[in-house]
Amino acid sequence: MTLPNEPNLPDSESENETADGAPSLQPDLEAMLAAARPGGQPEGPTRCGLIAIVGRPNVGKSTLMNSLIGQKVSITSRKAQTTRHRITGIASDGDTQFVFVDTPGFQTRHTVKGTAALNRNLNKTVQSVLGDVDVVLFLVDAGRFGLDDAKVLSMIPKGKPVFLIANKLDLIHRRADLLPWLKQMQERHPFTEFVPLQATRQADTERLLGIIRPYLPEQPWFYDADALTDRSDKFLAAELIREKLFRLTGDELPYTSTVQIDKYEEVEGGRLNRIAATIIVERDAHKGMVIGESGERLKRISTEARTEMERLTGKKVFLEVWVKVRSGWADDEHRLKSYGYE
Ligand SMILES: Nc1nc2c(ncn2[C@@H]2O[C@H](COP(=O)(O)OP(=O)(O)OP(=O)(O)O)[C@@H](O)[C@H]2O)c(=O)[nH]1
Repeated sequence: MTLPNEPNLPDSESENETADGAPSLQPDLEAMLAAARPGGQPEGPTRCGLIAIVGRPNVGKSTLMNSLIGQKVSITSRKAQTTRHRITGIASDGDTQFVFVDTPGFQTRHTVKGTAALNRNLNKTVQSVLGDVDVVLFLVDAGRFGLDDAKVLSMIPKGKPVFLIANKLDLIHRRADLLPWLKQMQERHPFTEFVPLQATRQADTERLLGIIRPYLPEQPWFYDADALTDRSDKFLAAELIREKLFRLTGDELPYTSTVQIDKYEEVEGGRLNRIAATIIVERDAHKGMVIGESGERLKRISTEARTEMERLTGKKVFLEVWVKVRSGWADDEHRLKSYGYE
């Protein structure tokens, strides 16, 4: 294994920091004005996706989350909830909406001690939540990797983009000291990106959002930039399809399968929603599983999802659902690049 060409090290200048060295979370005016516009969705193509922050207690998850969303105004929708996920924060920046979801078992200050917290049920919940997200941020203290970190890492489903976030970089005196550790970490897990940072430093979290951005799918935003805590109909549509998908395929389908909304249009004066969605699976065999014999299963997934959408929104829904196989690791140019195989 080789180290990535450029482990995403932060710049050393300290703009965005206040005189006492604390980060300035002063939101920039433009983002504030954009968020204040009705609807607030940008023109043109947009990206939107789910991100989970995981790590052992006290590693800085809440600090990072607050820093990621605090600077962006938008929504800190602590109350927002979807059928499956609790949204802990949303950052809308430029064309991209970053939706952070809670991962039970990781976000609480008081995790149950001992093995109970790591029992099979919890593992399953964690796997299911993490299976739906587009990016997992795995937080550790820079230069450290203990048994507690290893336990968390082992719960992350395979095949997800996992970023290694080496936090508390300010406590490391010489950055060069981190290189042997980074190398060991890469041998432990095929991390997609390495991001050493200081969670309290705004320049670092800005940079992190920029690194996450290309991993989020091109699709409409789930939430309007000015919405506060509402569930979004688009997100709900994706969740409903996902729910039917997993219910009707049983345990056969891996949690890495996801649903993406390609189009969500209100037509006929708002009486009809025209929705196009893609179920993304890892392998051809999974595609067959979702489609079923002569397309019966896919038909059922989409009919049941459509009926429920109509019931929930009180509108007629025209729903098209496609199934696509995600290109494998070897085809993924960006990933190969990040491993230094250019
Ligand atoms: N020096 C330094 N301290 C940090 C940094 N990020 C977080 N901390 C501190 O680490 C401690 C734990 O941070 P939290 O954000 O509460 O950690 P957590 O992972 O959410 O903790 P749990 O809720 O217990 O899971 C706090 O005292 C933070 O101030 C950092 O970049 N540098």
